Amino acid sequence: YPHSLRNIDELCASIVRSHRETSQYRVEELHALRWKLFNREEIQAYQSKSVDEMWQHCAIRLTEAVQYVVEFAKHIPGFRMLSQNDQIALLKTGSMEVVLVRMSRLFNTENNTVFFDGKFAGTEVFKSLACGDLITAVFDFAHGMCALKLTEQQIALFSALVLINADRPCLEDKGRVQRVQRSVEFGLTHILHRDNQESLMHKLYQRVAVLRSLCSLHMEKLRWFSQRYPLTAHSLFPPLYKELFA
Ligand SMILES: COc1ccc2c(n1)CCN(C(C)=O)[C@H]2C(=O)Nc1ccc(OCc2ccccc2OC)cc1
Repeated sequence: YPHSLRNIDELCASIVRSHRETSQYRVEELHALRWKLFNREEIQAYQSKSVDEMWQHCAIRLTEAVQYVVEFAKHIPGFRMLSQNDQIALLKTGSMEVVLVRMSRLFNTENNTVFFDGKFAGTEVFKSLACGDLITAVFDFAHGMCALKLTEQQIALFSALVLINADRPCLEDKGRVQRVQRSVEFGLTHILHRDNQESLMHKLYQRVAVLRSLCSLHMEKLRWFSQRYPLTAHSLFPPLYKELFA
């Protein structure tokens, strides 16, 4: 339990503040955009990209989202007390999971579209990725998250819990990560109790299981892509994307 925080309210407040300060887009901003869709020509342009062009295009955009998650992690009380290697290990496996949790805030369930390149895109926009099952899984997960109608505070604590996971592979000091994880779990339980929504806890843990399989699908597709297009994957992807996912 990080000694620097006097109580659980302070822990929650600092995680919520960090989430707010590292959310690239405010929910209100995107709400205004949620019916700004791509027209036929724009969709045609994405669909006529080659597989490697579209993968590179998406990797560059997703890396923007990942950078904000790295900033978020750094402000989670106790994260910076962990060793550099453990911080990297947690980000390596957790950052895409947090991006996907946050992506649900930029998802419009009424028209099944997600924020992409300044507008809201349906699954057909990503056709040239040749990863229909990954995209379907990403959209289904976003639907599932939206169905829980989480508040920004609940998303902040849930994101921190997804990231601070002592069961991640190759941690140097599992015990220390466990202590930070326990304080974040305590924080999430605390705000769910305060919001009178304890029933959400087991639903959130079910979402974590779906998130795990979705991220391993992403890694599987990325491995397939890297073998088929080694040049793009090794020299044209953003360094952070390669560092964390390849
Ligand atoms: C925090 O939440 C968000 C959500 C969305 C965005 C952002 N932040 C900021 C950056 N951003 C911009 C600039 O468009 C948005 C974005 O990247 N959108 C987007 C990118 C790729 C998509 O599917 C392809 C795909 C999905 C999963 C894994 C691999 C994939 O392809 C290889 C779908 C949507």
